[in-house]
Order: sequence, then C-alpha cells, then structure tokens
Amino acid sequence: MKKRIAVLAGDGIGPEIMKEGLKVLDAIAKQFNHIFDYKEALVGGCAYDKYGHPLPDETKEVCNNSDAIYFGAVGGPKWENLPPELTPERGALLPLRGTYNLFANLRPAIIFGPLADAASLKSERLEGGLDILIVRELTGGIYFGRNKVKTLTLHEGALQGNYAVDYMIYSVPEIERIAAVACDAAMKRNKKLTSVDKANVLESSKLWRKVVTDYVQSHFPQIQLNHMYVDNAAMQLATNPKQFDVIVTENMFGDILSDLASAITGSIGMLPSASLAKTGFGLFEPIHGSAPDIAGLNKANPLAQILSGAMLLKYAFGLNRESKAIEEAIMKALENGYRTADLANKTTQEGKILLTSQMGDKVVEYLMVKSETNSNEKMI
Ligand SMILES: NC(=O)c1ccc[n+]([C@@H]2O[C@H](COP(=O)([O-])OP(=O)(O)OC[C@H]3O[C@@H](n4cnc5c(N)ncnc54)[C@H](O)[C@@H]3O)[C@@H](O)[C@H]2O)c1
Ligand SMILES: CC(C)[C@H](C(=O)O)[C@@H](O)C(=O)O
Ligand SMILES: [Mg+2]
Repeated sequence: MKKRIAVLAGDGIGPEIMKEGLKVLDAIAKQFNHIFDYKEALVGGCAYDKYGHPLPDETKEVCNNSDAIYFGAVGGPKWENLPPELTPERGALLPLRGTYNLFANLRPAIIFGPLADAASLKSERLEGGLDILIVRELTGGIYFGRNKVKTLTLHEGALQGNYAVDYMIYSVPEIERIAAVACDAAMKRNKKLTSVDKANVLESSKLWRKVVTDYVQSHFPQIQLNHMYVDNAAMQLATNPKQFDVIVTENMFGDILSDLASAITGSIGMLPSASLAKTGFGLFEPIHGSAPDIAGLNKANPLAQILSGAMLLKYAFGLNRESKAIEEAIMKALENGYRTADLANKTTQEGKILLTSQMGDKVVEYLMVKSETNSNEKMI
C-alpha cells in the first residue's frame, strides 16, 4: 500500500540532511518493496519568504493529506525578529505540534558503541553503553500557556513593553496521558521511570509529581518510579547517565535535557525524535535545529535525520524490520570508522571524515550489503 509522507525540510541544514533521509528511505522502499509517496512543502523561514507565512495553507494541506510528517529543522537569524506568530518556531513548528495533538515526544539517547570515544564523558562512566528514552510532554506547559490564559491586564502591561509573561500550565489529563506513554515505554524496557520536575518551586510541578505518582501506583505498581528535580537531573545526566532508563518530563525541561543527553551520545546530530498523537499520527524530526553556522557547507551530520526516518517507519507504519535495517546500516558505517566532522577526533582515520552527502551514501551502501547478504541467505 502507498504510504503518504509529507516532507518538510525547512531551513538551514534542513534541506541538506533531508536529502540524505530520503535517500535512505528510497533505498528501503526499493529493497523491501514499499511505495513511499512523498509530497514536499515549504515550512519555516523559507515558507515565510515565499508566502508571507511560515506555515502556509499549501503546507497544511499537504500535512492533512499525509500518513506521517517527515520534518527537517526550521529557523535562523534572518527570521528571529519577525512578529512572534510569524517566526518559524512559533508560527510553524509549535502550531504543527498543537494542531495534530502531538503530545508525546520520544527522544531516544543511545550511544552507538563505536562512538564511545566521541561522547562527552569518560568511557568508564558509559561502560556497557547508554540507552535512555526521554519522554517529553510536547503540547502543554510554558510553550502553550498563552493559548490558554487571556488575562487582559497582564497582556496590556506586556504589550507596552514593561514586562513579559509566560504561563506554565498543566492539567491532570495532560499529565496522565504522558505518564501513560512513559509507563508503556518503561514496561517494554527495564520497568524503571524517572519523573523530572521542579516541585520544590512550581505549582505545575507539584501537580505533575502527584499525578505521575498516582498514575504509576494505580496502573503500573511494578514500575520502579523515582522523582528528581530538573537541576539535579541535569547534573546527574552529565555525571552518571547510566542510572536512567525512561525519563518523563514536561515540555521545556525535556527540551533542555534532551540537548544535554545528545552531547553524551557524541553529538546533537545523533538524536532523532518522534512526536506522536493518540491516533498514531506523527511528526518525525531530529532534535537539533537548523544549525545556521554550518548551513550550506555539506558538513552537517545527517544521522539524526536518517534515524528520525527509521522512527517514522516504526511508529507511523509499523515497519520494524525496515527501521532496524537502517539502525544496523548506521552501526556498520560507524563501526567501519566513518564519521561526519562533529563526531571526528584525532583517532579518526584520514579519508574517513565524511560530508553530509557522503554519510548518506555510506548508510545506503551498508543497507545494500545487508540486503544482498539476506537475499543470499534466503536463496540458500
Ligand atoms: N525542530 C526544529 O526545527 C528546531 C530545533 C532546535 C532549534 N531550532 C532553531 O534552529 C535555529 C538554530 O538554533 P541553535 O543554534 O540554538 O541550535 P542548533 O541545534 O541548530 O545548533 C546548535 C549547535 O549544534 C550544531 N549542530 C546542530 N545540528 C547539527 C548536525 N546535524 N550536525 C552537526 N552539527 C550540528 C550547530 O552547528 C550548532 O553549533 C534557531 O532558529 C532555533 O530556533 C529549530
Ligand atoms: C525550535 C524549538 C521551538 C524546539 C523546542 O523548543 O521544542 C526545539 O528546540 C526542539 O527541541 O524541538
Ligand atoms: Mg530543543
């Protein structure tokens, strides 16, 4: 069956890494006999430049008629001083997350074995690898508070430029539904869940802690739950990340902690994500941004984008074998010493530091080798 994928490459390095993501999906389609029907559309600053809006109707239409959204990255200095509702972040990315109710953001932070030497921590702190899943609430909290509260006097004061205000709001059902996703994930893994909040200061965090505790106690008493303040969680991640298995946290804390977790895995260019609705519809994107400092240089790491494609296959279409094949091909490329500039260090062999497009080619090459082996095995 044809699978319709909305392809929104976005700004900066977005188009460069998306090209590699599609290259790999094309290879999968060929080998496993699928038809991926891509519809490309502009989003972010490039859409603003052409249509005067970062999320134009044409793009919404493409998303509405798709089975999944494959997203690159948006934003950049050129657009950061636009009115907030026209910036790529607040005018396109957040509305996409909100419109499709993509409340569950899965951000796996995994160290691929061969990258232990690129990680930010001493190898003894990472012995035996690292496999953390950050479950970030994505459509509530301080990012979406202003849509919920209209306190006229506050807004008037802010409009005059005297002060600025954001609202951190969480409701019980919002916390329960993300707790449910985190518990499901924990049950499939090591039944260990850390809930991160700031309950010593914030009311929304006090509610968060109570609701998560009640939810786990009444639905999954077999899960070992602990709570941690976000400042401590940042320190613990940076010093002893192996204590974590599944982390569940609110929107902004999850944003910050996932960038930190990415550094532990070697580079922010390694972390993919899936943003999912209850219906199963999802948007799949790397956790990093448009990297304006390296845009156009063909040196960005495309692996987070390619891994986001693997998550798309798994979560949107249930294609687990295909998703695994991508992960294995990436592992092979890394095992054989290939690195993009962000992952390279003095032990990287000459000739093995690859450009964005070369890394995409390498992953495809190892996918092919794998499939040839498979088909030989079948023939025997
Ligand atoms: N989902 C998204 O679209 C998204 C996510 C984060 C930031 N942004 C936007 O991106 C713009 C730039 O933000 P920023 O600089 O804070 O964060 P960033 O993630 O774009 O870049 C941070 C640093 O990481 C490096 N980096 C990022 N991705 C990389 C990759 N694949 N390979 C190698 N190096 C990589 C960059 O070169 C930069 O030095 C801003 O407009 C921001 O709002 C968008
Ligand atoms: C660009 C920005 C709105 C976004 C966020 O804060 O959620 C990004 O940092 C991310 O991690 O996806
Ligand atoms: Mg972020």
